[in-house]
Amino acid sequence: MSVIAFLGAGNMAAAMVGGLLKNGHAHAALRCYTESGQSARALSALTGITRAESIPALLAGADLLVVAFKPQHLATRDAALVEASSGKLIVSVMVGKTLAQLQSAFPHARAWVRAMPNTPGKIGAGVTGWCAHTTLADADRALVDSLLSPLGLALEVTEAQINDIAAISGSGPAYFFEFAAALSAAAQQIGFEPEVAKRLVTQTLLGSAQLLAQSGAAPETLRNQVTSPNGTTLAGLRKMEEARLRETVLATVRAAQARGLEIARES
Ligand SMILES: NC(=O)C1=CN([C@@H]2O[C@H](COP(=O)(O)OP(=O)(O)OC[C@H]3O[C@@H](n4cnc5c(N)ncnc54)[C@H](O)[C@@H]3O)[C@@H](O)[C@H]2O)C=CC1
Ligand SMILES: O=C(O)[C@@H]1CCC=N1
Repeated sequence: MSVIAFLGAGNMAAAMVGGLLKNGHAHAALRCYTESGQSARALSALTGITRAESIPALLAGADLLVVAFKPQHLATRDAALVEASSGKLIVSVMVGKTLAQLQSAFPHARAWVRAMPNTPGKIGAGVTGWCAHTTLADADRALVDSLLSPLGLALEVTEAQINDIAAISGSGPAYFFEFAAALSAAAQQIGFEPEVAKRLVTQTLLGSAQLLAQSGAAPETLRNQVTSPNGTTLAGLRKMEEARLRETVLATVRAAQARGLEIARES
């Protein structure tokens, strides 16, 4: 069984470790490392995987290195990574950082992959876009698949699309959670207890997502099925139109896209 090493032990590393374990990957074949050791200790305690005490210990005998720290950490990475990652497959989930930047940071690796998952991957309901610097060997493709498919849908895309995927589905859960928080706050404003507001909003979001996925209908069609002529929904939707919701959403995506490109330029 391939030994998989995680550099970083936060949200995304925990999601991938959880998925691998659920799919039968052995605890002993998974390791994590962080600089301070704090979150690696917590992930190790939670999942039973090994916490490595150093970069060489993390990578000795490992086949795959998952780079799951923040893009800003790439500039201050441990110099030991150059030698320790020699011959390994690299999969980075860092937003913004390009395949060329990965090749320069891990110059002796055998292959480089850039992936963009999202947090619903924690429950196997995510979507991940990924690309490699070149066509992967079959064994490496299988290894990438074993890492990403437990998170949900995995799509191979071009590198040019990765930053756009980050702006849509990478950041997307935060957009929907912000909307859920706003609807929940409004429910409380009109008199619901917080717990009731949360249940109303959560079930509405879940049901709407399931209906969208299962019906195959366009969101506008499903919206229209809710919207009676001169009814309550129309009155509400008019406020969204007045507030230019669609322009705000487009500006949101463009800002995320631009920030991804900016991160690529930051050292
Ligand atoms: N959270 C999200 O929704 C998504 C995050 N990503 C990417 O995943 C990466 C990780 O994000 P999260 O897991 O959310 O962050 P996080 O803050 O939860 O975890 C970051 C981890 O990196 C560790 N770390 C910090 N400095 C380090 C160093 N020098 N060496 C080793 N480890 C170090 C921290 O201790 C922590 O365990 C980021 O690059 C982000 O762009 C990608 C898609 C979605
Ligand atoms: O906000 C971020 O930078 C990361 C990338 C996509 C989702 N979270």
